[in-house]
Formats: sequence, C-alpha cells, structure tokens
Amino acid sequence: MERSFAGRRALVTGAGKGIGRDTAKALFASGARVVAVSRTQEDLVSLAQECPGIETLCVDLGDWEATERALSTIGPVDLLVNNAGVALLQPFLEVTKEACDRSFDVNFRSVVQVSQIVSRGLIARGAPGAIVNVSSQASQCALKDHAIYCSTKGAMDMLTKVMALELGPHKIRVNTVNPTVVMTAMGRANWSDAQKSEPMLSRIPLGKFAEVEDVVNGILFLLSDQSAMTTGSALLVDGGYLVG
Ligand SMILES: NC(=O)c1ccc[n+]([C@@H]2O[C@H](COP(=O)([O-])OP(=O)(O)OC[C@H]3O[C@@H](n4cnc5c(N)ncnc54)[C@H](O)[C@@H]3O)[C@@H](O)[C@H]2O)c1
Repeated sequence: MERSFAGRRALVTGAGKGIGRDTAKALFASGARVVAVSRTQEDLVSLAQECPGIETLCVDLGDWEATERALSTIGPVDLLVNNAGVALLQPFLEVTKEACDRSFDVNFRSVVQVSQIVSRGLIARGAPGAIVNVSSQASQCALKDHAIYCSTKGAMDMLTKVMALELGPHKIRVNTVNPTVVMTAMGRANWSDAQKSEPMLSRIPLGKFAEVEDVVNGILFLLSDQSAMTTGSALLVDGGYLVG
C-alpha cells in the first residue's frame, strides 16, 4: 500500500541498521524529509550514499547531555520513530547495574527526551504530529533472561499511553509497534541458537518470525493519516504469539 509523506519531516532513531534503517529508507522513498539518527557514523555514511539528501545525526542516545546538544538545532519534525534500542540479556540473578542503566538510558529515557524535544516543537508550531515507539512482544510477556529488556519495553508501552493522553489535545498521536523476533543484528545475536528459537517459533500461530518489512509497514501505518483515529495503542506484529 503506497503512502505519501511528502511535506513531512521525520526523525528516526537507531537508523543505522535493521528496522530503523529500513524505516528511514521507506519514509525517504515516500517523499518525507528524513533525519536519521544513530551512534555509528559509518552506518550513517552508507545510508546517506543510498539515500542522497537524507540528513544524518551521529549521537549516543544513551547520553542525555550529548543528545540534548545534538538535537538543540534539530528544526521542525512532524513524525518521530523512537526505534533505537539495546537488548542486554542476563539471567535475573546476574543482572548488573551497568546493563540496567544502559538499557533504561537507551530504551526508555531517550524516548522521553527525544519525544519531549519533538513534541515541544510541534506544539510551538501548532502542527499535528505522530510518534511511533518501537516496543516488542516482550513488553507483554515474560521471557527468560529478558528481565531488563522486558521491563524497558513494558515501561515504553505505558509511557506511550500517558503520552497519548497528554499530547492528544495537541494533535500528536503516539503508538507502539510490538514485533516478535526479527532477524536483524539484534535478533541474530539473541535468537540464532535453534535450541532457543525453536520453542519460540513453535508458539507463533503464523509459524514464522517477522521480517523487517512487516515492522516497517506497521510503523508507516501508525505514522500515516490512515491511522488518524488511533492513539495510545500497541500494534502487535507478532504472528499471533501473544494470543496463546
Ligand atoms: N530484532 C528483534 O528481534 C526485535 C524484536 C522486537 C523489538 N525490537 C526492537 O526494534 C528496535 C530496533 O531493533 P533492531 O533489531 O533493528 O536492532 P539493530 O541492533 O539491528 O539496530 C539498532 C540500531 O539502533 C542503533 N542504536 C542502538 N543504541 C543506540 C544508541 N544508544 N544511540 C543511537 N543509536 C543506537 C544501532 O546503532 C543500530 O543502528 C529496538 O528498539 C528493538 O528493541 C527488535
């Protein structure tokens, strides 16, 4: 389904690889002006080569001050995709302070910060906006070794609802997409072991993991006017995993 984002400016975090990269490319191909944010300069350079004219911003979103500086002159943004995330898996009894802090800094705190910056700009301009937070099926079910990851995404889901409540009157919609496993760099790092992935796969009614494109389609739907009456919701892209 074609959607035009002509005349809109979109900011995508974690746009160097995986879901974020393909989201940035899809928005760019659909006519949006795109600001691609990532912490790895070489990924942004190759993205800019693929999409001439795309804007790039290299910053570690886990660093509040650096992010504040990097986004201080960001200019008008209509559409925001909070996609950057880390999955630091540890058994609960071995969870470290470092993993806990890093996970919440990147997966949760940066979402608060970047969304505030973008929302304040939208409100000042009186412009409508849409924000999509890339959550996970893991926000809604317990997964072994995922105590911190599940918790950051659970917090993201609730943050999304409160943001929807408070930003709705300003014509800003806020939703999540909640994918199952996707074999990106992150997915491969955590799910390549068949002993681990087979039990997960066997519980997915559609019998497969998600493709990056499945998630991108969900994000674009939630950014577009086709979902104009949808806010505060979670779009499951999980092949039915959470049904059972
Ligand atoms: N892959 C999966 O199985 C899966 C499933 C459900 C949800 N998700 C979520 O989707 C999102 C994207 O995941 P992915 O699979 O594409 O991951 P990925 O590791 O392939 O890509 C993540 C991107 O985010 C960037 N990033 C990470 N930390 C950053 C930071 N501190 N500052 C700036 N950029 C940073 C990385 O540089 C990279 O470009 C994440 O939020 C993840 O939690 C992934």
